Amino acid sequence: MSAQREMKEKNPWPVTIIIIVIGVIAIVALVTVAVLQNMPLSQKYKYGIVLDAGSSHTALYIYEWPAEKDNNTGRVEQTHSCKVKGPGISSYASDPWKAGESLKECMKEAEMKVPGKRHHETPLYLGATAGMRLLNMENGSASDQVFQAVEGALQKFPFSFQGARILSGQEEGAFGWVTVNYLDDRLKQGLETTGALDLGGASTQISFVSSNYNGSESPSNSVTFRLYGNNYNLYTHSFLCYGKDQAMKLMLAQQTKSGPETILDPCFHPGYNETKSYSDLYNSPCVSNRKPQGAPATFTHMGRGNFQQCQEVVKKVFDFTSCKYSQCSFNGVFQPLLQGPFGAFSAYYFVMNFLNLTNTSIPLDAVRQKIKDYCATPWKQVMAQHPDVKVNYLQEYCFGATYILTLLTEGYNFTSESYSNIKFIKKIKGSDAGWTLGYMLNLTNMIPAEAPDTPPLPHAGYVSIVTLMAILLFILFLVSLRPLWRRCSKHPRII
Ligand SMILES: Nc1nc2c(ncn2[C@@H]2O[C@H](COP(=O)(O)OP(=O)(O)OP(=O)(O)O)[C@@H](O)[C@H]2O)c(=O)[nH]1
Repeated sequence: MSAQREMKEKNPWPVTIIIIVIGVIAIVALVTVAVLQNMPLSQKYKYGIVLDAGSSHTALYIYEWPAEKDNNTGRVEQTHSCKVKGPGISSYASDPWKAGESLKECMKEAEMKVPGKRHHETPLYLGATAGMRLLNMENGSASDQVFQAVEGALQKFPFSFQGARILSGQEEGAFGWVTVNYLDDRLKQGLETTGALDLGGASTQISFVSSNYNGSESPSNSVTFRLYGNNYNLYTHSFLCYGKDQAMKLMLAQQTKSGPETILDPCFHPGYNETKSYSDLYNSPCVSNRKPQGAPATFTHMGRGNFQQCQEVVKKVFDFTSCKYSQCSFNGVFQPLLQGPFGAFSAYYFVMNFLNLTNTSIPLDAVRQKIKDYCATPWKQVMAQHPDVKVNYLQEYCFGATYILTLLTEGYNFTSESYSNIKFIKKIKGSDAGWTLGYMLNLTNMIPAEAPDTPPLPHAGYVSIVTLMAILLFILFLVSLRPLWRRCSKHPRII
């Protein structure tokens, strides 16, 4: 037999198929790694709780932010709020344990709202404002006892309690400003900032950045910050006793100087008639030294409903006579030129919202006319028109609106033009305007001094590039196998 020719079919297809399969697996593996390695971690949240122990009431706020973004910005959101029943903690001076008790209901709500496994790491803060400032001035040991009771109650909850303290007026003003500008994303983006106007029950704050204020004139009004790589020189002032409730005491003290049995008050509606006690009126350090000698136990508080006359009485609670600086607001307090937009919250909002006056494009004269008409409305009619509004709030809107207008125009020097720069606000993007968020951001170091580094590419961009590169490499690899293709396209070789 002729030399047996060994027929061996050398078919290259299996090799090619193996190479393609390995290539595809490699690409899939590469892309999978790119996706998994750079995928944002599954969204875990962190929480923080702040109790705002104000003069008129206490409110609890829960904030939430993605766990891996502690150091980033614009991501902290208010997820829950709870209004504590009853008055502010400073009202429990004679029964301090009740101050602690009063917080329990809202704290239990917080226990339900914050996931159990996060309780222990959730910081809990209590900040007290003007009510406790006044109590502390008046009776330091009573104030200490209220804090002891409150701390005792808060420590019983599973959160990480970080203490209870009185905020200074300057802190209250500055943190309110931080909250407003943080929520508006103005800090991170280095935009022109918004001033903050806060009208509480016992104090009121004004805070804004003015280009003609560098802190050298009246340094006690200056707070400096470096946030996201920008320096801010903030002007802030807190007027103790000029919150809405204490200002009303000042206004009533004006009208009861001589200790009368009856007053006909222009800031209350015609037909309003209540018997009030002198000791209740003069029970705060804002007015206690003005109590008329030999006054009766009570006086009859009657309403007259006259806006102009009310404005005259209200003006008397401000002192415009002395100013040792280049310019002042009132009571000899320095204030630089007003600048930029302003957000006005707390009682500014409650009062102006009730009167449908939150739209500041309404000319000031029209605003005055509306308040004038409202004040002149008989008390019976007001009550009949608003059966659902708490009488305690309802009776004070005439005074409240007159006070707000006088404070803004005569006190802070807003004009008919600059009035329209004010926005009356309650919430910004779902979070309440107020000092609490700014306070927590500061204590948890959540606003960096320098702008945070941003990754050069977003996650999707990174994955797309890796996928594209892998596919290109694979095509290159296939092209380099061209000699093999040629052989594949010929007939099988017989060796
Ligand atoms: N109309 C109305 N008034 C309110 C409401 N809540 C609070 N107020 C009043 O608005 C004023 C300011 O309230 P807050 O902003 O809570 O002030 P606060 O924190 O108690 O007071 P400070 O300690 O001075 O900051 C007080 O006179 C309150 O009685 C509300 O829902 N409606």
